[in-house]
Parts: sequence; C-alpha cells; structure tokens
Amino acid sequence: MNTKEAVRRACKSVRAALSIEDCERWTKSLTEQITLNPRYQSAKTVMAYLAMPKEANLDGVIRHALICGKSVYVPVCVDKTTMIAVRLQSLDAVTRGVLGIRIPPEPYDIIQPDDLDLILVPGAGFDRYGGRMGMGNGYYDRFLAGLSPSFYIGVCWSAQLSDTPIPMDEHDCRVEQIITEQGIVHCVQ
Ligand SMILES: Nc1nc2c(c(=O)[nH]1)N(C=O)[C@@H](CNc1ccc(C(=O)N[C@@H](CCC(=O)O)C(=O)O)cc1)CN2
Ligand SMILES: Nc1ncnc2c1ncn2[C@@H]1O[C@H](COP(=O)(O)OP(=O)(O)OP(=O)(O)O)[C@@H](O)[C@H]1O
Repeated sequence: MNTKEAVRRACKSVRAALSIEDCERWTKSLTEQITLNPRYQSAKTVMAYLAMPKEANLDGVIRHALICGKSVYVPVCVDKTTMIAVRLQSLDAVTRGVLGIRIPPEPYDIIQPDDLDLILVPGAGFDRYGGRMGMGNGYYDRFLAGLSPSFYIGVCWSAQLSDTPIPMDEHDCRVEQIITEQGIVHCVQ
C-alpha cells in the first residue's frame, strides 16, 4: 500500500472510532460555527453534502439554509470519476445513492461549480496546511479544479485535523480555511 492509501485508511479509522454521541453533540456546535460565518451568511447558493455516519454533519446547516431561502446543492456521483451538484429542496425528500449516501430525487436541477457562492468540502482528514484527504475517487478534486479556493471551505471534526502534512498529489486541491465544531482554522500556506 502506498503512503496516501495508508494515510487514507488511518483517517477513516479515526472517524470510525468516534462515538455517535460525540458526533451528535459536535453537530450542534458545527451548525453554529457555519451559520455564523460571514461567508456562509452572504452566500445565496451553497453546496453542502449529505453526511455519512460519523462524518461532520451538515444537516442543521442545510435546514438553516433552506429556511433562509438560500439555494442548497449536494453532490451526486454519476460515474466513477464525475460528481455533479444537484439542488436539494428538502432534507425529507431524499433517496440513497450507490454508496448509501443520501441524494436528491430525480429530476436533477444541476448547477455548474462556478455558479456556486460557497462549497463546503468534506474530508476523511485535513492538515493545518490545507491538505485534504478525500474518499479516494478524486470527485472533489475534479469538481473544484479551476475554482478559486476562496469559494470553498473544508469541513471536518477537530479530531480529524492533523499537524502532520497529508500527502498531496499535484491535482489535489488545498483549502484555505477549515471549519470544525471548534471554529474556523486559517490554514498555514
Ligand atoms: N457525505 C459525503 N458525500 C460525498 C462525498 C463525501 O466524502 N461525503 N464524496 C467525496 O468524494 C463523494 C462520494 N465519494 C465516496 C467515495 C467512496 C466511498 C466509499 O465508502 N467507498 C468504500 C468502497 C467503495 C464501495 O463501497 O463501493 C470504502 O471506502 O470502503 C464513499 C464516498 C460525493 N458525495
Ligand atoms: N483533477 C483531476 N484530474 C484527473 N484525475 C484526477 C483529478 N483529481 C484526482 N484525480 C484522480 O482521482 C484518483 C483519486 O484521487 P485522490 O486520492 O486525490 O482522491 P480524493 O481527493 O481522496 O477523493 P474525493 O475527492 O473523491 O474525496 C487518483 O487516481 C487521481 O489521479
């Protein structure tokens, strides 16, 4: 196994070891941290994601955004490499995608990446230098390619933030900021 895959495994096991109770508690603080963030507040179109178990959960943020009248988009993987952003009208009207991740029902209302005001990017782990470890298909790296980093923010639990640099390839997108349940982290460039 190469280094990147070993680090990905380690990140995934850190997440798997988190308790459901902690994740539920942290979700409340994470929701507060994001909804109070000026970049979130000024965004009219927001791309979030529908969290997997124990992943930093954005359901509260999505509910808040929908109530505020923002347009909310979430990822849908259409093949092994391509991910699109699809409008989500309600958290109650979702179905399950191939990996068991919640997705909006069809027909899809799709937005292009550069029409989004803010993209909240999930990660199995992040480092303090903006390095991101994803789930391994390169979906977000392809989706974010060409966008200015000022349009996206990493999201994870503080337990998933590491001081040790995550191995990064040339195509891997770095984030400038990461939001955790403890607040915003301005990455060291
Ligand atoms: N909530 C959420 N949605 C997301 C992502 C994410 O990280 N979080 N993605 C971020 O890219 C995309 C989905 N990418 C994923 C890639 C692999 C696996 C996964 O669980 N793979 C299995 C093995 C594959 C399988 O079961 O067929 C594994 O790792 O064990 C999950 C999501 C789009 N949607
Ligand atoms: N912009 C890109 N163009 C072409 N191939 C890419 C691009 N980004 C990633 N890939 C390819 O996708 C595969 C997975 O990349 P990587 O390990 O960086 O995924 P990841 O960022 O962890 O996953 P994800 O973004 O899905 O959460 C690699 O084979 C990589 O070469």
